[in-house]
Amino acid sequence: MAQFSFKNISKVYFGENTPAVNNVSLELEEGEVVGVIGPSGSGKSTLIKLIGGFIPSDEGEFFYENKNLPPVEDLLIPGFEGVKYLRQDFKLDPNDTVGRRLKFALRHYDEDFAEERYTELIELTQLGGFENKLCKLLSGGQRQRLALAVSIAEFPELLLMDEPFSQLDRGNKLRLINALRDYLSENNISSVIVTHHPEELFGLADRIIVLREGQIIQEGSSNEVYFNPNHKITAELFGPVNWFPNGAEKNYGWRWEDTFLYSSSKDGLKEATVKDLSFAGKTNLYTLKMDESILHAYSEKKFANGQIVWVDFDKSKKLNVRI
Ligand SMILES: Nc1ncnc2c1ncn2[C@@H]1O[C@H](COP(=O)(O)OP(=O)(O)OP(=O)(O)O)[C@@H](O)[C@H]1O
Repeated sequence: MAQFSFKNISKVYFGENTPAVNNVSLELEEGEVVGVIGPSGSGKSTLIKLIGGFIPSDEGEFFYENKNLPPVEDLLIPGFEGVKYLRQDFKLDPNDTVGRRLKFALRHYDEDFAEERYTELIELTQLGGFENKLCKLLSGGQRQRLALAVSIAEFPELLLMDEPFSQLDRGNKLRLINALRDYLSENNISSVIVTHHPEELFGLADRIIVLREGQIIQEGSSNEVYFNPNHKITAELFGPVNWFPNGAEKNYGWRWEDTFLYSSSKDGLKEATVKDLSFAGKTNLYTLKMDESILHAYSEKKFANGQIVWVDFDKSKKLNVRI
């Protein structure tokens, strides 16, 4: 039995003609983490607000363990009690300290348990050393980590996160994602996370749903949506692709990282000319002209501008999509 299920939800904002969310259904098993990704304006934030009961839907039904949840308008405080919503502009009292705010979130527990949780959460969100700092003096990333600690302090039944790591540097983000994944799974907390960054979903989500113009266009594991995107839009959400036409409504192609360059000719490979190169860390990013197409590829090899190279693609990673 699904823990939460949302059936045929739609939302048209006041004064708008097109729905921000259009007939979306979603089920969440207990402890499942679902990632929502999609182009800007595709309805991700609206969907998470509808799920959390923070805005009313025009249509749709909401179930918790098969029991119908009342419409948002009927609740004094919007939202279901066990739902925590972590959003980018999470409200923190500027004159509270980190420690006080977190202890306040733990006030319902007995002293020993609250202390244990406090230490655990400070460690998880790497806020040790900042406990006495005022919220107004925290950096964006520190605020975001405190907001996360507060959101999970009381073991929510459903944790909704909208771009929860947007202020964190990559190293901190990846460490936090790993720790959070273990935490959610150990405590069987269901979660929906909205983000523009696939690496955040790959690290956390059991299932990814792809939204476009308010509708789900694909749903699957990280592996499925990354390797078998059904639409050009889905493919490009996970990184750039070298595309080739395949009839009027289709493209085939390979991701930039599945495109390889050689300095000498090999059987069956096509020639291309290096048009530009830029530093990309471990590799260089090359821009190439092959026939009439412009391609891109990463390579650790050094090629010069104007040099002729030979291009190969990882055949097993070929993408076939609708456009
Ligand atoms: N309060 C509102 N009133 C009217 N239209 C809105 C409102 N909030 C969002 N929209 C519109 O609804 C659509 C979906 O917006 P939403 O914020 O859910 O998208 P998103 O996928 O989260 O976008 P982004 O990735 O840019 O944050 C957009 O066209 C947006 O302009």
